[in-house]
Amino acid sequence: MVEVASALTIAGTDPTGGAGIQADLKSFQEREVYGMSVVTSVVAQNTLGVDDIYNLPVSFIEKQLNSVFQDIVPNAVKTGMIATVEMMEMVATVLKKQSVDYVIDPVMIAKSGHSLMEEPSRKVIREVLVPLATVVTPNVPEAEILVDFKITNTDDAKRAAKVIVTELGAKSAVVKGGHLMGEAIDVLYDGENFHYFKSARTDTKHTHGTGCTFSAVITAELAKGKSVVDAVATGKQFITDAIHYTLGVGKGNGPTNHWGYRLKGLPNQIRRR
Ligand SMILES: Nc1ncnc2c1ncn2[C@@H]1O[C@H](COP(=O)(O)OP(=O)(O)O)[C@@H](O)[C@H]1O
Ligand SMILES: Cc1ncc(COP(=O)(O)OP(=O)(O)O)c(N)n1
Repeated sequence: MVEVASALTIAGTDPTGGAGIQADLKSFQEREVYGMSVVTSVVAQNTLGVDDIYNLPVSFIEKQLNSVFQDIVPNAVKTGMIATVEMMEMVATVLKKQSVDYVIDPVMIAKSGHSLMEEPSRKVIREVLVPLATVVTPNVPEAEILVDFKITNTDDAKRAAKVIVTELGAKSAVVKGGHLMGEAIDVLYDGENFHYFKSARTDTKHTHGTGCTFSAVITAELAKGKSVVDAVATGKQFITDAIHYTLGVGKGNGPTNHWGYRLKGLPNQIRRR
């Protein structure tokens, strides 16, 4: 017998497929989890940057959520781009009625520098969504906004992960090290212990959507019933291979390769057709 787990992403779009909902669904599929999606914002973006953002009316996002929860209740949920305070409050109200694992990727600013979350929402997410989370997965700039101090090394990241749990109320937090120097070290605090997930840093500009993919894999693994530590370990391995076996598509900062893990051990000889 084959068991099927399902996961839902509540996030914005990337028509070029590297980040947002598109990256999440590719990740769910690769981890053999049935993927579902609720769109919050339609984003005109590509590997060169963000051109424009259209926020869907909150009432319509709510309708999409109702469509999902009335039919297929997911085993785990992730949120990515939730641009406004009103969206956050509605999502919190819906999720409070469910008992599912919940991963927050607190997407604030794209690597291209464009804002994906309105300014007031950056503080509000701490009170409204973070306390509901099984895992929060901020990058360094996002963690700095959540905890209100600078993060320049792994010790600071450790302190931030602990504050997100002990002061902001998440069950666990992993502060990603993609924006620091040296090895790419992600620090997880699970409420009791710290765990470190390390990889060599790949010298590449093609890291568009790394955070989306990493958090989507964690969501998929939680949906299958894995522990937070195992889910983060799988997320880290998956994103390391996805970055290493880069596809090199796009004129700017390209996406990662969601089937990179299948090439493990092979020489990196991908050439675009
Ligand atoms: N150049 C790199 N080489 C290897 N791993 C990386 C690199 N850049 C990011 N990562 C990893 O990718 C994941 C996403 O990290 P990060 O880039 O910090 O997030 P975001 O995409 O949200 O800004 C983390 O697991 C991080 O360690
Ligand atoms: C719709 C949407 N959501 C999230 C992001 C940010 O993705 P991230 O994984 O943080 O990587 P970058 O795109 O910032 O490189 C996004 N761009 N779009």
